Amino acid sequence: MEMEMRSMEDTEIATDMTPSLVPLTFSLHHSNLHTHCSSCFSLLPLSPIPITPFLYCSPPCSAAHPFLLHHPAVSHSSDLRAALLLLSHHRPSVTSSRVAGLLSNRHKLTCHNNSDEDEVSERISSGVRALATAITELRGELEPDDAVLEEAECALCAVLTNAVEVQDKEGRALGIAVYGPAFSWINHSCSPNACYRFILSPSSSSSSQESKLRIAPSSFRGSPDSRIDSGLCTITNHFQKEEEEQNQGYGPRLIVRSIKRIKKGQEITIAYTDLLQSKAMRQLDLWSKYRFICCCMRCSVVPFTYVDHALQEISVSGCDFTSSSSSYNLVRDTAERRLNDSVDDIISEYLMAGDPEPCCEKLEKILMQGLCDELDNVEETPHYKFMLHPLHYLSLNAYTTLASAYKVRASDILSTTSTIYQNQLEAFDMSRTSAAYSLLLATTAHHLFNSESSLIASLANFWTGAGESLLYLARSSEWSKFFKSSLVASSVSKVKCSKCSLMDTFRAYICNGKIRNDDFENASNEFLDCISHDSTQKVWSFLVNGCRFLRSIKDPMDSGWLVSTSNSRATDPGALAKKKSEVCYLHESGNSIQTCEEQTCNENARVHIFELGVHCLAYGGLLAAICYGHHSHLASYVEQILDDKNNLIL
Ligand SMILES: C[S@@+](CC[C@H](N)C(=O)[O-])C[C@H]1O[C@@H](n2cnc3c(N)ncnc32)[C@H](O)[C@@H]1O
Repeated sequence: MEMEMRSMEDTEIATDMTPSLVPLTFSLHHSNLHTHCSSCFSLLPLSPIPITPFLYCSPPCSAAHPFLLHHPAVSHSSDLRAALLLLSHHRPSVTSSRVAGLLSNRHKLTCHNNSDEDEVSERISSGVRALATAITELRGELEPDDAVLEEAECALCAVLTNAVEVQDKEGRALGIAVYGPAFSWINHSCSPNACYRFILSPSSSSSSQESKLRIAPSSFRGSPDSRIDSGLCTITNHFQKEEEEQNQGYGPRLIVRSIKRIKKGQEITIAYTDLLQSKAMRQLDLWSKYRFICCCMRCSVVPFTYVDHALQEISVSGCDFTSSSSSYNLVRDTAERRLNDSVDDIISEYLMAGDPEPCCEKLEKILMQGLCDELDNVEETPHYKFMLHPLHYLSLNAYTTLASAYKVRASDILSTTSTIYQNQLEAFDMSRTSAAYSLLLATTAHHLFNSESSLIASLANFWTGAGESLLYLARSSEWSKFFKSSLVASSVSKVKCSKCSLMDTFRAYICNGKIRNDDFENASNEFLDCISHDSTQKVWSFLVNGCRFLRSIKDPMDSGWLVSTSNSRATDPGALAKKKSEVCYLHESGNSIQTCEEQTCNENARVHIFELGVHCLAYGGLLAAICYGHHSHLASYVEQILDDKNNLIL
């Protein structure tokens, strides 16, 4: 029997669907054991409480956490430590497919048909052996017998199937946690209607403002298509009572929240994978971790949704394919693989070696020129050229990496030779290129969000990031040196816009915690209108001045350059191939915009960058409050920046 969760009532967007839930088991990643509390995952105070080998932030946390169960055989892995802790409360029945109500999925996870699956199942068997050794020794027995091995396998597979990665406020992975059925019975969708957030603090008491449980289980047999129960389970009351009792413990807590309007009885779904990947990548990820093929609406629709088409669109030029050409799919698949490997290699090399300059050069080269003549394993290959669409998921990854790499380059230059004029100028250029990439990421992702609203959580981060980079740039002390800026604080310290009510909507929401779908839509439309027709055009040519790739984009808010070649549902590969052979996306020389004379882009550019930054930040904050709550870290962080006059004085 498969379980799923449904809404018990009609629910608006941005509603907490559960109170804060306490995990059944959890464990920090090894690298965080010395910096974070092993019980609640909060950052450790200066004098933590040590109970070898773990550290705790407070006496209640050290008392609550039964980590006396530790064993060296499981010390290297958070999954194994979490499985050991799970076993201390719940002895699985080897005849059941569930542990503490949670699906173990062990038959699927340990079955293997190819080398990738071999690798997963080999990792599980070596984990099971280590876990069984720990269990046996902790119980004072000599050798793990078959029953212990089975117990270990059930527990480890239940952890792998149900664990979520716990992240801190900045999105860094801290460890893993497994929650009870109220969360773990929620299935995946690539167009989910809910998301979740964590609360990391030592307190175990729930606040009086917490939501009630608005979701209840429902069951079906076999595939989701063969539902036997269209209503909510009769076990609802019992389930609610059990959940309430269970939520008295410790550990990083979690709250589920709606990101769409949800009707009573509708299934609640969350994302188990990154929604900004192509369908093939999502399917691969879900299969390798959970062994299921996603059949959600977004994955099932034929032809692909606009978003899925755009996320994987590449152009193949220099050849004359016809719709019946069998070579087309082969060339396209190979090109996709090559582009994927190239971008992955460049980003991995940057992350390992930490040198941002070659990373910027190589990524921009791929974005501008694509890959040429690299299909050496395809026979009769003339001069092919493969270009990523600007909405391709690899392009989005490249913008993210480039925004960060240019920022690092700016701070590297300033940290070594900050007094030399030429270097200051160079650092300033890097900061504006970084801001331009952040803005590009937000506008391109927004284009996709218009067709797929579940991308809202990514969008919250992208707009906030763009706002931060633009404000950082506007506040840079280099302006006065290079552009003889004489701005006074009063000219820019007003964050309120006379043309849109975004700021009012954001502040009202932060204050009373209530927003209706219509208010959100109005705020979005006004924000886009305001920045499309005004700020972005005024600053873009200035921001992109130092970067050849960015200069080829006329206006990042103009969806004309973004629209995927499959504007409609006409995705016949042959027709598309023909069309594609003529498409070179945006990087034609005729597309280049007039570059901006730096001397003329002085004070006005600075004010416009400031105003655009404030808009992006407020919009990112609004989206964050919708996804994570009006008191969430990201929403409060944005509020703090907008409230702090010091941040707003240039
Ligand atoms: C965390 S559990 C979700 C609850 C689960 N349905 C149950 O019965 O307990 C994760 C497992 O649910 C199943 N699952 C989740 N989302 C699914 C989906 N969209 N399609 C098919 N199976 C899914 C997979 O077996 C996956 O390993």
